[in-house]
Amino acid sequence: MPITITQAFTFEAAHRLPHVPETHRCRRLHGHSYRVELTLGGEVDPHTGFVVDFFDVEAAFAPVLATLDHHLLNEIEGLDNPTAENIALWIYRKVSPNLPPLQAVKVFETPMCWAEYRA
Ligand SMILES: Nc1nc2c(c(=O)[nH]1)N=C([C@H](O)[C@H](O)COP(=O)(O)OP(=O)(O)OP(=O)(O)O)CN2
Ligand SMILES: [Zn+2]
Repeated sequence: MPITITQAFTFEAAHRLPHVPETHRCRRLHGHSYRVELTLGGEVDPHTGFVVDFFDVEAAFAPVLATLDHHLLNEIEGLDNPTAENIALWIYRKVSPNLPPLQAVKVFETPMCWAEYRA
């Protein structure tokens, strides 16, 4: 029976949104405490009881997290317009080759606002 697992991570970063109107406050440089949720799906291994070991998810995401944490997101290749939507898609593209059961990436800018990319 297929089941999903989700692991959450946080990072701090600055950004500005270059394509919003000049009067929009998010055009100015500001920061967020981002939360990322990675959801993976698959069959439960009958021996381990895991879909994927959370430690393996952590290891696969670590280099991507290091690229984001305490950086200006606009300076990262592919993130010149770092909306929550674009960050979610960017993370999926970076992580999924090393973590094929990845099904969805959620990026929270605040506890109340997030974007989700589902493969
Ligand atoms: N669809 C999207 N809309 C907006 C995005 C986005 O990524 N996708 N991003 C922003 C800005 O990044 C903005 O900084 C949002 O954060 P913030 O102003 O901090 O959020 P709140 O308005 O909820 O915070 P309060 O200060 O508590 O009101 C805007 N839109
Ligand atoms: Zn913002």
